[in-house]
Amino acid sequence: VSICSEDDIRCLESIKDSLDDPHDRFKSSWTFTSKTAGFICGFVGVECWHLDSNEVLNISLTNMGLKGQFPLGIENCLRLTWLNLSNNELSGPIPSNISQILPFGAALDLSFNRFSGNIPKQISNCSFLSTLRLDNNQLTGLIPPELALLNRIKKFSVANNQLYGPVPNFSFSVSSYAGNQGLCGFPLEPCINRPNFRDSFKKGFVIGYAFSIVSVISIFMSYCVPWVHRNERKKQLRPFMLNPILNRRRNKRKHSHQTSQMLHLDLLDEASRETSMLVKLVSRMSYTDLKEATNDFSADNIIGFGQMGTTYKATLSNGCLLAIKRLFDTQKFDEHFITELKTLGTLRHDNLVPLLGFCIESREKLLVYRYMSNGNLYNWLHPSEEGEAKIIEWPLRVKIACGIARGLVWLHQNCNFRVIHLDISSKCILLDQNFKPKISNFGEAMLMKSNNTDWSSSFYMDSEFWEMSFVKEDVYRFGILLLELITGKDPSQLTNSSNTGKLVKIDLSTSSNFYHVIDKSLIGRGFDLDILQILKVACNCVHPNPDRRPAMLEVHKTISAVGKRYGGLKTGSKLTKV
Ligand SMILES: Nc1ncnc2c1ncn2[C@@H]1O[C@H](COP(=O)(O)OP(=O)(O)OP(=O)(O)O)[C@@H](O)[C@H]1O
Repeated sequence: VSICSEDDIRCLESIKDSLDDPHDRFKSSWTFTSKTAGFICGFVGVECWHLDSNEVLNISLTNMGLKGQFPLGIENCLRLTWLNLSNNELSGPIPSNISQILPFGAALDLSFNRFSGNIPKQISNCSFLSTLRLDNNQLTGLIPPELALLNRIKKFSVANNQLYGPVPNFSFSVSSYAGNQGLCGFPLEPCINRPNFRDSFKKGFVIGYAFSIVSVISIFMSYCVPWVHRNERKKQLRPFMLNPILNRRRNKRKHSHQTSQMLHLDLLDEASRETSMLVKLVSRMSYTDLKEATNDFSADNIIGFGQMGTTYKATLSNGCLLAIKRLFDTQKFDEHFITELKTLGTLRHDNLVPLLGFCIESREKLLVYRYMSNGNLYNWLHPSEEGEAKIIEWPLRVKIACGIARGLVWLHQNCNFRVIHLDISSKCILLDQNFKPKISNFGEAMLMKSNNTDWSSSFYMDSEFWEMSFVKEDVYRFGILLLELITGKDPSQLTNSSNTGKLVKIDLSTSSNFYHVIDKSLIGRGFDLDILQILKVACNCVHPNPDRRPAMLEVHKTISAVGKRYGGLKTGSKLTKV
């Protein structure tokens, strides 16, 4: 029995001593006579880190009719992460040194008891807390504003107590605070004019918001109202603009190949021929090596599925990590494969995902990229419910936007060639280990070389037509991405014409709906004016008239000026777990 587990045993002994268990729901199972390895792991309500060691992970003594005070001996359960004493008849105060008692606590549930007194502000030092439930007790006084420092908090409730004053500055719904007569502040009624609201900082905060709301409304009025009709206009404009070029690409293939099988073989031939020009930049890799690096394309190594194929994580024998996109064996995607090779294969920039190699063997077509350990931006902005959500704070969002804009400026304005991506979205922005954004998915891209005819998919065309038809399409898509970063809304909500209309109408109808426009996690963190400035840029980018959209150079200049205010960002320093 290690020193650590002796502490844990002492912890459980003292809990047993300090609680009254009138219905014998747990006490009879907690016998300390034989102190063998893991003997406490069979106790009712106790979960261990490992079944053969006496180290307590979780304690859940809920709905047992327990009486007594908060069991202070819990302090000796040194690695306890989850404490649930809900639905009992426990009373007395929540200990003020709660952060010493539960230093690694991820969840504390004391709901439905009779705890009284104030909520200790030291709870804010329990920095791992993601769940804090103190609802349905007899707690009184102010909610300590320091609770807003709990930056991993995901579930929070103090409902049905006797609390008053401003609620902490974090985003939970009204139900978290319901049943307390005197609480105020977003999302409840504003605190202005309430006797308990004496904090002048908070007054300033509210006034600042009022100012921001007015500004947001004027910006939406002046920049975004035409955006409501944008999609209808885009539908009319886009075929006219894109078709001549796209049809040229398609017709060229159609006329030269009679059957689809021939098309397939020809494209692969073409790829083989033309990619031989790329071998200096992009290595041709052997199928056997890639198969080995992915453990025979094992399901365990799948990173995700796209429309074109499945992407695998691969580890080379030297430890180097790769992402391998294995395209579905369909002719439809051959063109995507070749375009990706021709564009991304020739391009090297800090904000583009490096395409390291490719493989064409028999019917297998594989594209090999450097592995981006933080996945795609979309998944960070819209985490799945089950997964652990993390918020990207505003300064990091600006840095990401700035990096993408920088990459697009380079693509649009490079002197040797001009590239348009045509498919910019948060899903194609990959994030490396330092959250540096890398543009990926060049399968729709077009490359124009002004005086070069070597490339069958590069074009020479009137530069104004190129600019208005294609470059400004990238600017539009970047604008949607900026709106996604600001609002946290899914791009489908931003580009669907009916929803877009709804969004703008809601924003203009009542000022309090300001909070629905800006991503909740960004509100009240001191960046309101910067958010407004970037919002203005976003609205310019999605202007229905392509002429009125700015060039990416201008967009990048504004965003980088905002980004400079935040200085250098260290890895992960601007992430908040929730
Ligand atoms: N280099 C990479 N490093 C890490 N993850 C990657 C890399 N390339 C792609 N991924 C991830 O693999 C998954 C599949 O990517 P893929 O590009 O095939 O699909 P997608 O981004 O959903 O686009 P589409 O459906 O338009 O093909 C995505 O989650 C993507 O973020």
